[in-house]
Amino acid sequence: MSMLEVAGLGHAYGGVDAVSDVSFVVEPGELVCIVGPSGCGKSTLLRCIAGLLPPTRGTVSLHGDRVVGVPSDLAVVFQDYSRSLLPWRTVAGNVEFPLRDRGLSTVERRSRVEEALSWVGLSEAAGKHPFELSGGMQQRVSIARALAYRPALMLMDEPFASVDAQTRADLEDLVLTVRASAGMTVLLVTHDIDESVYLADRVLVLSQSPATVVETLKVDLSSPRDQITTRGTDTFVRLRTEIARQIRR
Ligand SMILES: Nc1ncnc2c1ncn2[C@@H]1O[C@H](COP(=O)(O)OP(=O)(O)OP(=O)(O)O)[C@@H](O)[C@H]1O
Repeated sequence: MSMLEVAGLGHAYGGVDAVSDVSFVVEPGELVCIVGPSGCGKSTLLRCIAGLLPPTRGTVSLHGDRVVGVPSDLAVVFQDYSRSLLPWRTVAGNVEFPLRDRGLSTVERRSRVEEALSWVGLSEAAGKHPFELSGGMQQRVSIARALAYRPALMLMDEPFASVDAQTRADLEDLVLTVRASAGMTVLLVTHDIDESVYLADRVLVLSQSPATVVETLKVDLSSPRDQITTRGTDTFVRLRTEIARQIRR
């Protein structure tokens, strides 16, 4: 059974279509990137998949169950980390917070927090508050929070758009590493073509608004990937050129 199935999904704001007719599946363990031009409806699509916005048409199913409202085994990492962390809680307190609804013992919660913070390299910052951290570190806390939750599916909406280029590269590699260790299924939305090719097993290319899927590309790059050598391969250049052509079409 597919992890995620989106079938004929559409969403309109006040009668104006933002997402037109989107269908695709994500298999367990896959990392799929959705890339599309600015304003094409990427965030709207992701919000519908997360159950935060009811679709106007079509359906979303998570491991076979129709999504109506936010599913309990789904985590979302947003672009705006500063608004998604609780400023009065410590780093460990932020990561632990959603686990309270998981029915876990205190010992299990603590062990998951420690493991997730070590995955993102923030064990030493467990007792600090978000305002004491850099932007990249705050986003790592958001990722750790999602990982500790161990969702069936992790949704990421432009997760690295608000950090500098070096931090962005580091966070991309972090997602690849923890995804491999945790065996997670990830659906990541980005407007950055290179980022989509670097991270994904498959890339879905969206049209201009209202969004439809115009192309699905399998990324046949070997793993582990490397910021310098992978981006210099013929396959990488061919895929990014193909996606750019589709987006400008
Ligand atoms: N709450 C809303 N009410 C009305 N229209 C909206 C709302 N949110 C988004 N839109 C419109 O829907 C369209 C798609 O917006 P959306 O934010 O989903 O696109 P996006 O691809 O994520 O954009 P960007 O790349 O700039 O982040 C845009 O025309 C936008 O103005």
